[in-house]
Amino acid sequence: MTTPTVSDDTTTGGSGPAAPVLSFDKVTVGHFGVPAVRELSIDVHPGEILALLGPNGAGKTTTLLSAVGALPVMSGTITAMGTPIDSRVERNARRGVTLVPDNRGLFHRLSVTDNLRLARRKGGTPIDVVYEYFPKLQTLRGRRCGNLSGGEQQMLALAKALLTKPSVLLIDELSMGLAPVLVQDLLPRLRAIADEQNMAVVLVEQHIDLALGIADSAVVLHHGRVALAGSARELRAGRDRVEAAYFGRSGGADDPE
Ligand SMILES: Nc1ncnc2c1ncn2[C@@H]1O[C@H](COP(=O)(O)OP(=O)(O)OP(=O)(O)O)[C@@H](O)[C@H]1O
Repeated sequence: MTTPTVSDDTTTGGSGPAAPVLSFDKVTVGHFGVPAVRELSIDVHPGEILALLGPNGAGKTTTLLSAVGALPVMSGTITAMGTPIDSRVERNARRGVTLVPDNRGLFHRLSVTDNLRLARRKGGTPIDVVYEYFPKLQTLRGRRCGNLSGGEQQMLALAKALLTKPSVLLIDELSMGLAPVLVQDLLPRLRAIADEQNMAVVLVEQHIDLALGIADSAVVLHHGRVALAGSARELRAGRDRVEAAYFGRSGGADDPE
């Protein structure tokens, strides 16, 4: 199979001519010696949001974990800002590759402010700026994180990640457990922040239409392989092909046509 190239969508932040901030070059990665993602090649540019889609078990989380160095690649190369990813997650985070995990990674006994204080980094984004992105969090700043709603916790997880001023933000299922109306509110904010900070985002998301609505580009994984890739605009226009790729039917990159 030839790995498809993700083309640019010039209607949004777009990738332009800038060098990619995150590159996967023929990456095979998995668990305990069993590949879960095979020969994956993707580039993500400053300010670009790439939606990483696919059914359960397709390899989306595995891809994100390898991008932060939490899972060693079996073959191929991952580079961030032109340098190979380190196997030390903390070091990659300092270089600007930050993961918002699907469990949100929050301290439930601590207040909103204390969660944010712990995530602060020298040279990072000030807490006040993050409060401007999410004013609701400021009103909740003294509240224990464990007493926040799911949507508020997700805002806090995003806010925490933004404090590190990431060049590449990897988000695993922002909408997990959230009402669609909350996702509809959060995703455009993410788009605005990516534009403002020229931050690249890899967004793993089950709400396909909402993700394609804010993304520049998209990749559909199926059984660890790229089944379809293209600009978000192309995929929005070819929604039937997205579904076919998602469910492993013909019409994706594996389709001889
Ligand atoms: N810790 C692990 N040990 C062994 N196999 C794993 C482990 N984590 C994931 N896998 C396997 O790797 C494959 C890809 O899993 P992954 O979690 O990356 O998929 P996903 O696309 O993120 O799925 P979901 O949408 O359900 O979160 C699956 O077959 C899964 O069973």
